[in-house]
Amino acid sequence: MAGSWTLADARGVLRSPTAADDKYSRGVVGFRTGSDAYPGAAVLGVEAAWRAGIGMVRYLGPDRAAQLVLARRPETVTADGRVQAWVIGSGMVPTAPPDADDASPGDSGRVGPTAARSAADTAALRGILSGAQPVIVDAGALDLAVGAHAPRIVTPHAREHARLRELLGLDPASAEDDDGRAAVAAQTAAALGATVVVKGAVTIVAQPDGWATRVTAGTPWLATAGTGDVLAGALGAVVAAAEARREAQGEAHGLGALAATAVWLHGRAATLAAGGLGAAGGPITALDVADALPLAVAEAIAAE
Ligand SMILES: NC(=O)C1=CN([C@@H]2O[C@H](COP(=O)(O)OP(=O)(O)OC[C@H]3O[C@@H](n4cnc5c(N)ncnc54)[C@H](O)[C@@H]3O)[C@@H](O)[C@H]2O)[C@@H](O)CC1
Ligand SMILES: Nc1ncnc2c1ncn2[C@@H]1O[C@H](COP(=O)(O)OP(=O)(O)O)[C@@H](O)[C@H]1O
Repeated sequence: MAGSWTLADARGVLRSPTAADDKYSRGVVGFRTGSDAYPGAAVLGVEAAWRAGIGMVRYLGPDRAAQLVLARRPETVTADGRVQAWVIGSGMVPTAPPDADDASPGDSGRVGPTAARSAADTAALRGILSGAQPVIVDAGALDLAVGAHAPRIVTPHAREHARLRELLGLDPASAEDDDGRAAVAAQTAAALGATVVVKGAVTIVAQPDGWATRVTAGTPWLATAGTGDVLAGALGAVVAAAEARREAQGEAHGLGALAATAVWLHGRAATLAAGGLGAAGGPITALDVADALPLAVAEAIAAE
């Protein structure tokens, strides 16, 4: 496996805006995330995309989530339109169990229908996954990545990775060391035909062609709710910006390099946020990670 993704690697992917840029040339990222049960995931992803340095964010989701997104970020556009990359699935759950009622998730470990994807949600997500734009597929949309055709980056944590492998007919192989995890992730990527980001203390990024890298820029302080939703937003921003540059200038990067760069920014942002609290770091929230993304981006592009 390639070594760890570094600041120099991230620098090779990120670009400063120029005098020739406008909001569209810097990229537009679209979100179909959040649910009535998890509206916060929508806010976190959108916040991260803005803070990672994108030209425009479109949010299309449930009314309550949209209101919360606008309350946090009135810059966000809630009308449909052209995008260069999508983020889907954060804050959604694939389906409700047959006995689901209106109970909130967590009452008994069950998932109520307000968290579960509706038939209309599923149709909209399938439409996005049959398009040409790259799609970041998170949490409650991971099952739909199987058999889809859009260029995809899927973002499972360990348990979601095992479930994805089950859907692909692969054994639930688990590995302790990073080389083993990378080999398993590469197998998943090949079977899925998509780039796989397996989240954890060390995050593995694997492409279908066998290329893989690890990202160690984070901190254990990242183990807190919602940081995965922030990562999905950062991924959307990095991929949409790169796709806009590819359309305008023909400059192309593989989805693995783009994904590893976003994971690096996310980990570095967390390390900066936690490190600002003292030598041993200190507690951070998901929004703190999003808030520190501009510092991580600035650090990466400083020596362009
Ligand atoms: N503020 C919000 O709206 C938040 C919404 N979230 C959303 O909540 C939904 C469910 O997320 P989860 O999968 O975390 O569901 P749960 O927290 O319900 O966890 C489901 C199962 O996955 C396991 N699991 C959770 N995280 C893991 C990890 N990092 N590694 C290994 N196993 C892990 C748990 O032990 C549990 O057995 C997703 O749609 C997610 O986007 C979460 O991101 C938390 C914050
Ligand atoms: N011990 C850890 N050390 C470093 N990073 C971690 C650790 N645990 C989790 N993370 C990171 O935190 C994020 C958690 O994402 P996820 O599991 O999707 O949580 P959530 O669903 O609450 O957003 C991922 O980016 C993961 O790599």
